[in-house]
Amino acid sequence: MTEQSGVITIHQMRLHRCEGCLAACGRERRAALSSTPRPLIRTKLLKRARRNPYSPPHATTKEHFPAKMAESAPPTPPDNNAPPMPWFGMDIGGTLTKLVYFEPRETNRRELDKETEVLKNIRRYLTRNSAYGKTGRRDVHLQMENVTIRGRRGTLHFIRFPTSEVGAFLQLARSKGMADLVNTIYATGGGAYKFEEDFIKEVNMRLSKMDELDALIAGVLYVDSMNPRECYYWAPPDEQPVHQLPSDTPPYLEAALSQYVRKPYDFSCPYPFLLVNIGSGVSLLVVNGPDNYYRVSGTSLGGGTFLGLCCLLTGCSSFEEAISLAASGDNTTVDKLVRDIYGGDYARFGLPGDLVASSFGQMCSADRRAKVSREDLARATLVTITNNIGSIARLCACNERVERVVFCGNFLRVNPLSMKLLSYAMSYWSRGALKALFLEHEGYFGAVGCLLHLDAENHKKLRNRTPPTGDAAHADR
Ligand SMILES: Nc1ncnc2c1ncn2[C@@H]1O[C@H](COP(=O)(O)OP(=O)(O)OP(=O)(O)O)[C@@H](O)[C@H]1O
Ligand SMILES: CC(C)(CO)[C@@H](O)C(=O)NCCC(=O)O
Repeated sequence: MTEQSGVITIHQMRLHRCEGCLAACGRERRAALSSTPRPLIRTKLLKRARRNPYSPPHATTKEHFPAKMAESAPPTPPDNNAPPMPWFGMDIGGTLTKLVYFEPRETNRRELDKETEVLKNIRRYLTRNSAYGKTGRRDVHLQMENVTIRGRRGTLHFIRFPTSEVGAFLQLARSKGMADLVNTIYATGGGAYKFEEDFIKEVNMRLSKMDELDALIAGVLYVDSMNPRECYYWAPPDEQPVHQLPSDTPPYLEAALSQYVRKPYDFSCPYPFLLVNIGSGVSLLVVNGPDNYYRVSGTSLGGGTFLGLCCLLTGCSSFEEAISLAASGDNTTVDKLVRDIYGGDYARFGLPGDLVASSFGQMCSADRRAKVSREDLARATLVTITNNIGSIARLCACNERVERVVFCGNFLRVNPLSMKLLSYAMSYWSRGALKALFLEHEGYFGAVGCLLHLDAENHKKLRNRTPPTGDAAHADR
C-alpha cells in the first residue's frame, strides 16, 4: 500500500511547526507562566495558536504547561488501582483499526522497581518507529504531548492499520511479549465484537468493550479540550458568503476550491452540534451535551463506498492513490450538469448550470466512456459521495435546528477536496446559516474515547468544564 507517512505534506508541516515551537519558544512560555490569566480576546486567541498546542484552552496558567512542572516534580505516586502499563485504546472499524498508545512521561516508584524489559521494548518499538510491518503507520504529526490520564502525564501516539491485518497485529503483539503484560484492552468499533475470540485465543487478551458512538463523542470532546487547534473550518480568505445567486459559478473547479484556506475555530462552547462521522459508512449524531446525544441518521454511502468504487473504476489500490487521482480529475466529463440538461441555469428554483444534476449521468454514452480518464472517474466518485453526505448532513441539521456541523472520520484524511466541497455545500445550500467544521485528529476519536475509560472520573470533570462567558468564546465565529 502506498502511504504518505514518509512525505511531509503542507498539512503536516503546519503541525510540525507548532510542535517545533513547543521546543523552541521557551521565553514565550516562561512569560506566559508569569502572566495572570485573563479572559481571552481575539489577539489572545491568535497568541494561543503559537503556544503549547495541546494544553487545555481554558485551564489555569499552571495547567497550560504541565510539562514544565513535571521537570521538578517527584516521581508520580503509585495508583494501586490503575491498570498496569502499557495503556492502549483501540477502535477496530470496518476498514481501519486505530490504536492510541499512552507513553508515560515519568515512571512511578512501583514501575521503577518492576518495569520489565518487555515493557521498555514495547515502548521503544512503538515510539521509535513510524511504520510497523507493511501496513501499520504511526501518524507522527498528530502526536499529543503533555496529556494527563489517570494522574499520569505523557504523550499520546496515534497508530493505524487495516482491519484486514488484525491477525498480523495479534502475531506481532505475541512476538513482542505484549500478551504477558496486558490482559485487558479497552476497545470499540464493530471489530471489538467480531474479533473478541481471536484476541483471547491468540494472545489471551480480553477486550473491555465500549460503544463506538459513546467513545467517539468522549474522544472528540477530550481532544478538542486538549488542543486549541483541533477544530477548524475552510473558507475563502475574505470570508465572503459563498455564491448565492444562480448566476454565480459554484466552485467545483480546482481553481476556485484552491482559494479556500483553513482557519482555526474556537469550539469551546460546542453544544448543540451535528457530528458526522465518515468512516466506511456514515453516522450522524445530534450532540446536546457530553452524555446527551442521539444517532439521527446514517448512510451506507461512505468512505468505504468511495474507496470500493474507485478501486473498481480506476484500478487504484489504495486510498492515497484514489485521492491523488481525484485531485487531478474533472468530474464534469462524468456527471451530467444542470447546463447539460437546460443549456444554462434552472433559475426558477435556484439551480446553477454548473450544478451536478445527475452524478455519473454522462456515463451511459459509449463515446463518453471511451474518453473518460481514471482521474475524472475518481473525481466524480469523490464528488458524488461527498455531496451526498453533505446533502444528508444539511437536511439533518435543518430538521434538528443545529447550526454547526462537525465532520470527522478517516475519509477526510489527506482529503482537503472533500472538506472544501462540504464547506461550500453547507454554506451555499443553507444561505450561510450552517457552518462545516473539521477536526485535526480525524479518525482517532473512538480510540481516544476508549483510553479515557481508564480515567472515567477525571474525564467526566473535564467534559463538564464550564465554558468561558462573554465574546471571547465566539471570537473566531
Ligand atoms: N490508509 C487508508 N486505507 C484505507 N482507507 C482509508 C485510509 N485512509 C483513509 N481511508 C478512508 O477512511 C475510511 C475509514 O474511515 P474510519 O477509519 O474512520 O472508519 P472505520 O472505523 O474503518 O469504519 P466504520 O466506522 O464504518 O466501522 C475508508 O473507508 C477510506 O475511505
Ligand atoms: C455500522 C457503523 C455504525 C459501523 O461503524 C457505520 O458503518 C454506519 O453508520 N453505517 C451506516 C449505516 C446506515 O445506513 O445507517
